[in-house]
Amino acid sequence: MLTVSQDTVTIEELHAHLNGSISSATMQRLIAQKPHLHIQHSMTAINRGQRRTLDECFQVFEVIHQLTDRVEDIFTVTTDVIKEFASDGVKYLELRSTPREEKSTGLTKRKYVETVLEAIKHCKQEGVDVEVRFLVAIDRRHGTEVAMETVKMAEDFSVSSDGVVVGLDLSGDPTVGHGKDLIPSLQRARNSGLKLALHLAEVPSQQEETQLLLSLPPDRIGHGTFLHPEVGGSQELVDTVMKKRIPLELCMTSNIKGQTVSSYDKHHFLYWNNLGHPCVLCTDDKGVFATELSQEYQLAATTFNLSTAEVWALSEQAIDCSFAPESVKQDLRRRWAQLKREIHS
Ligand SMILES: CC(C)=CCNc1ncnc2c1ncn2[C@@H]1O[C@H](COP(=O)(O)O)[C@@H](O)[C@H]1O
Ligand SMILES: [Zn+2]
Repeated sequence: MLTVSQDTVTIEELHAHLNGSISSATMQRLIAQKPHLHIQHSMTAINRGQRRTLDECFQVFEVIHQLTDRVEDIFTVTTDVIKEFASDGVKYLELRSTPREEKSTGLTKRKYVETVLEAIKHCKQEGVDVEVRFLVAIDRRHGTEVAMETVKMAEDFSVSSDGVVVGLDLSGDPTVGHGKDLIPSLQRARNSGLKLALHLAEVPSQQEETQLLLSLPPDRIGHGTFLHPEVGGSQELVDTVMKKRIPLELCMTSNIKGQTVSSYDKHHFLYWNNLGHPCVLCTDDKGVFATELSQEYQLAATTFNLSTAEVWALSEQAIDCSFAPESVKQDLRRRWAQLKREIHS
């Protein structure tokens, strides 16, 4: 079996929340800069063998947000996260983040996005070997008005960012709010050509909301843990996802540590991959869940006994699922083939 390590198959990361992806090295620096907050590193990450309830996981983000409340923090974490993914072998990264306003530091939502975009540009100018795109995130807890405001902002940036802003993410505590309130904003985003990556069926018993959001349809699904009948979803949901061939972004460590999946071997990767449905392995929050993309590929390979060819096929398929323009996809396919030749020669 293939040993997944640096510069191998981990060429595409499509599901990474900026503030959840901050490494422990960067986090230690942020903590040291703000001693008055009395934050310890154990409050911002869930380490090996530890598990938390979904609620506790979301509290972790609140702690992290206190550490990233200034323009310079957003710039630092964005550049660090990009460089870390690049050194794990990632050649194409779709980052997502929720624009935040911080009255105490003067940070505005627009400035937030501008800073992320500046950091992306800075990495490119420095020659960091990874193409980066950005999804503006809607936090479902913030309701209809904020969602619409976020879509309008994403529309503006998709025009002014030279193609870096490619779409929207819907995330936030899945137990709060209802997808139906967000349909008009998401519909508008679609009509203006923005791509949609939606967290869907991340927790049980959301069939009605899931069916509604699927009717948009989204361009990719985050998690989709409870879509299939065996876990309380339905065949109808599975059929819709398959018919529309909507790729799933799967984050194994995140689901185990957040306890929505009971053990690695029960992860829904198995169900969907057996159906031949496009599945993309992702990290979700590599900082919070103490993982890396290469580790996620290794986990899938060992848990499901995947052959080397199967692992390569997974990373090749991820290229098709990205929101990059065709020219970028072509380039990635060429690099994928080159890496494969180098590694197996
Ligand atoms: C709790 C848990 C198991 C997390 C993994 N699953 C997730 N589900 C929904 N939203 C998420 C998840 N992980 C991160 N986020 C979103 O991403 C935010 C952090 O990144 P950012 O501030 O948008 O840059 C969180 O506040 C939350 O809105
Ligand atoms: Zn996520």
